[in-house]
Amino acid sequence: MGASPLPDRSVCAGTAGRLEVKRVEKLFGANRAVDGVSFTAEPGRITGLIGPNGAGKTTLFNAIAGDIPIDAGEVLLDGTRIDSFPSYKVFEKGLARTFQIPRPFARMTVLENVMLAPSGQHGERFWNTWLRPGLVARQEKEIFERARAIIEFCGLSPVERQLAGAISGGQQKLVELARVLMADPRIILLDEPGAGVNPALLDTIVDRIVELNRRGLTFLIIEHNMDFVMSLCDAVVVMATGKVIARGTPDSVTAAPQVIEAYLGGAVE
Ligand SMILES: Nc1ncnc2c1ncn2[C@@H]1O[C@H](COP(=O)(O)OP(=O)(O)OP(=O)(O)O)[C@@H](O)[C@H]1O
Repeated sequence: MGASPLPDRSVCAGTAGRLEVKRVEKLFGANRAVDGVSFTAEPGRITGLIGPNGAGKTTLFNAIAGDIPIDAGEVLLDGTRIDSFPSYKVFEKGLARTFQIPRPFARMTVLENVMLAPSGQHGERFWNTWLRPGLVARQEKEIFERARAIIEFCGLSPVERQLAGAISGGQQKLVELARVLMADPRIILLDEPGAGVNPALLDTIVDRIVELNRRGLTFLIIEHNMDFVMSLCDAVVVMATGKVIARGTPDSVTAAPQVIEAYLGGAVE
C-alpha cells in the first residue's frame, strides 16, 4: 500500500505532549500489577515500554488512559493531573491510546470507522439537525475531508470502502491509528502495534510513526518486537513484576544484567 510521504497540517498539528508517571500503583487483590512506577515520556520523543509477559505494561497503559482507576500516584499530561479523569476526558485532553487487539466497528467501512472517531460533533445533538442544518452539514464535510486525508496518510485509501472487519489485522492497526489521529492528540500510546503484522505492513506502520514523530507527536509504545523497539525508540523503560527495572537508550537497557535476567527468568518472547 502506498502511504503519502508527508503529513500536512490537516493530519497532525504537531504539538508534543509530555507525560509524567509518578509512583503509580495498581493492585488486583494482592497482586501489585503496577508497583510504584515512575518515568517521563519526553515531548517529541518515542519512548518504548518493554518487559516480559505479566510485567504490568498494559495495566499501566489502562491506568494512564483513564480506563481503570489507579490506587496511588499521579499521572500528568503537560503538567496537568489526569489520573482522576475518565478515559473520554483524558482523550479530550490530548492523550489517545490504541489497543493490543484492534477494536474497529467490523460491519462499518474503514472510512465510516475513521469518521466516527471525533467527539462533540454538532450532528450528534438531534435538535441541531433541525435548527442548524447548515452547521451540521459543514462539520460533516470537514470531518469527511479530514478522515480522507488521514486515511491517505495511513496508506488505507485502497481499502477505505471495505468493511473494517474484512481487512487484515495489520490494516486494522492502521485504522486504529487513523481513528486516534482524528482527535489531533499530543501523545499517542500504542499497545503492540507490530504484533501479528506482516513485514510489509510493519514497515508502513513504522514509517507513519516516524513521520508523525518528526512533526512533533510524542509516542509511548508497548512492543515485544525488539527490532521494532531498537529501530524506533529514543528511550526505553523496562518493567518486570510491576516495577521499572531499567531505563535509558535501547542499547543500554538491552545490555543491562537485570533486564537480561528478567527476560530469562520469566517468559522469553
Ligand atoms: N483485570 C485484571 N484482573 C486481575 N488481574 C489482572 C487484570 N489485568 C491484569 N492482571 C494481572 O496484572 C499483572 C500484569 O498484567 P499486564 O497484562 O498488565 O502485563 P503485561 O506486561 O501487559 O503483559 P503482556 O506483555 O503479556 O501483555 C498480571 O499478573 C496479570 O495477571
